[in-house]
Amino acid sequence: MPNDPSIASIARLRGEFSCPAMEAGFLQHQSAEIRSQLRRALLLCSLFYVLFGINDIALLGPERALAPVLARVCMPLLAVLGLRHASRPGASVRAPYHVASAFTLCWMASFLVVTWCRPQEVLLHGMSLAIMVIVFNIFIPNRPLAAPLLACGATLAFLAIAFHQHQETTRHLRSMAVLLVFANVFGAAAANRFARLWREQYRTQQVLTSLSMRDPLTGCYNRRHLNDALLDDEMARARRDGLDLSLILCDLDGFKAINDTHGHHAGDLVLQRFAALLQSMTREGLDTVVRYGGEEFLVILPETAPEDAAALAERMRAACAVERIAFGDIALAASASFGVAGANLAAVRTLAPHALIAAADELMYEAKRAGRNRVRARRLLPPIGMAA
Ligand SMILES: Nc1nc2c(ncn2[C@@H]2O[C@H](COP(=O)(O)OP(=O)(O)OP(=O)(O)O)[C@@H](O)[C@H]2O)c(=O)[nH]1
Repeated sequence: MPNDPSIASIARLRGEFSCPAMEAGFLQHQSAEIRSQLRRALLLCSLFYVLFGINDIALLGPERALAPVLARVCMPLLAVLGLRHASRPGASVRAPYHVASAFTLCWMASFLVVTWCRPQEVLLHGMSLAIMVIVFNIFIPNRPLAAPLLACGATLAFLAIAFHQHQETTRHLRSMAVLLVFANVFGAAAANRFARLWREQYRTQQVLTSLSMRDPLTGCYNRRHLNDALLDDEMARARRDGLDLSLILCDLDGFKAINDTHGHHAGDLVLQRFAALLQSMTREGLDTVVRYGGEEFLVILPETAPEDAAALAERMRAACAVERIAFGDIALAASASFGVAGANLAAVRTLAPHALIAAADELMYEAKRAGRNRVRARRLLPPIGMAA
């Protein structure tokens, strides 16, 4: 998913996010809702459709009604099988859409059998199809482009049968065709609008979530998000999988002097560049950079031994020390002090998140006291007598 959801565009014709990761995130987020919509739609449609079998028997008699009634009865069975397929464990997020398409196709095939067996009511069938086209487009959840295409295909097949059997005057058939074209166009436009509105609503929700989790100046995660879940989740994962986890706590040196000498804009720029440097030196999708305080940042490094984290902190320190930031016609320079603490969470099972941060904080102040622009690191070990 993109870091900034507000820039995720929705393809006008397709009615889906242009970015595949954003679309996958949307489907994942809505999967329970899509499955429940599908359940409601398939069961309701197939039950209504079976009820119309009474008409087949009344008009054709029990013997000749066998084919259409059988075609109708298949639909609830297919619905149940499809719903089981879409909700099996491990089913893909697109499974409900595949089921919706398969159901629509079978429904249409079954409807064409009924139409073929009762040619004298072609106008009534045309009206039914107009309603079905709207149902395909709006009521059965499907990919925004798949539903109109299926509806269109069904309409063409139906019109081919109607004109082939020619039980009505050409004028009536033409009017019916116009009605069906209208139903298709209206249904497709409504489906597209609904798909885009649904995605716009999701995008707004993602923007708000991102705003509540990130610091607006640097784009790093904020402390609220850290407290809410971030570190607890990572530590729980490391403990479960018996992995190392390390933290780097770093603080710009003499930052107050930059503000006092060059103003807050210069200070803000230094903060942004330092955050960008930390982010560029960490692994995307695995490590996390949090703005912990004013000019203090916390880097969470899952699956990383403290020794490796210390080496990374040293590279960060060196990169920061040589960087020059252009501010008007002056070049700003800054350095930072780093505290690194880490542990194997399987060995130090009782280690709490705040204790790991406190250890990194203590080491960072040790680096400050030792003269700044340096790294201090330590591996936390289990208390004596509790070693694994
Ligand atoms: N420009 C800017 N300054 C900030 C921001 N947040 C905090 N500060 C400033 O950061 C400064 C931190 O000062 P100190 O805590 O004395 O730290 P320092 O000057 O870096 O000193 P040492 O950490 O001991 O090296 C304060 O002047 C804050 O006003 C911010 O978002 N933008």
